[in-house]
Amino acid sequence: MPAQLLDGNLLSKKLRAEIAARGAILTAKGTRPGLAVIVLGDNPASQVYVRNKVKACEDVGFHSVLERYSADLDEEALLARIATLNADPAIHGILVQLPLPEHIAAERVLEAIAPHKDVDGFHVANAGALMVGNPEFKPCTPYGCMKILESIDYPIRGARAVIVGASNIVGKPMAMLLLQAGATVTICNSKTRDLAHHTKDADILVVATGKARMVTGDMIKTGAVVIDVGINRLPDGKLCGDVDFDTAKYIAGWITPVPGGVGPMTITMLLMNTLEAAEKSAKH
Ligand SMILES: Nc1nc(=O)c2c([nH]1)NC[C@@H]1CN(c3ccc(C(=O)N[C@@H](CCC(=O)O)C(=O)O)cc3)C=[N+]21
Repeated sequence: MPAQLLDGNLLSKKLRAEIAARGAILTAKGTRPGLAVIVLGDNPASQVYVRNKVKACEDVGFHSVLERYSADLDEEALLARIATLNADPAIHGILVQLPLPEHIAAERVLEAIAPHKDVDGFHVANAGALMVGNPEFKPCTPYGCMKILESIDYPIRGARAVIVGASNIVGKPMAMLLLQAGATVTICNSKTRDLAHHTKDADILVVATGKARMVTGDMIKTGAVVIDVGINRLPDGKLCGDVDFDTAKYIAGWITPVPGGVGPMTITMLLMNTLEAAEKSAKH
């Protein structure tokens, strides 16, 4: 396999050790970083993810609270919980697990989180600040992808970066971070004509479409860095990415696996954002 594997578990381990050390210093000074995670309903995937987030907090010594509510919790009750957490000095980060049930206006909920506790980086104030270049928090998945590129000292300045997927939580913020790092950025979406023409031009290819194995080896430039954000569950229960790893690995120069690539980095950057939120609060 010519491509070098970009191991998100290994990089997470290193970063989480640094996060734990910085967290311990802060805790000793009287501010233990704290994250609140809210989840509605009993979607099994959401339950697994939120438990992983809380477990990750425990592993680095952070305080965490997991609040689980029934899927029919009304929006006003959820907003009231967020208001309480906004005012809670033991909580530095608030995460409301997405997707939310249909009867709840997700954007209203995300806008209710105090921007200085918005460790997901989903609040419009943080999205706007990211575009201007100084967000309070970078969204965790794109931030993790940048850390992956940093881990191999990839020369982003002047590189051609192509992002497949234009979501508010991955594609768009990913484009902003790469642009700020000096890449020439193309964002493709589900209507893009001749997708392969774009992807084959990419030195850095980030795929976040939610379509299992849609980017195949023949769509990749030889030697490219391929970052696969997708997490799809196959009928046999196994996970796979949005990139067809088995054909891509012979063409790419570097590639992230699924699982064990971007997923753990997303959680690591959530811890980083929570740490930074706590560090900022301790300065006031
Ligand atoms: N407000 C909010 N913030 C989020 O950050 C958020 C969210 N809602 N809703 C759902 C998605 C999904 N997400 C994942 C994070 C880590 C893994 C992860 O660690 N994956 C492991 C595998 C886990 C498994 O085995 O299922 C891996 O890729 O190696 C997966 C998915 C965060 N999300």
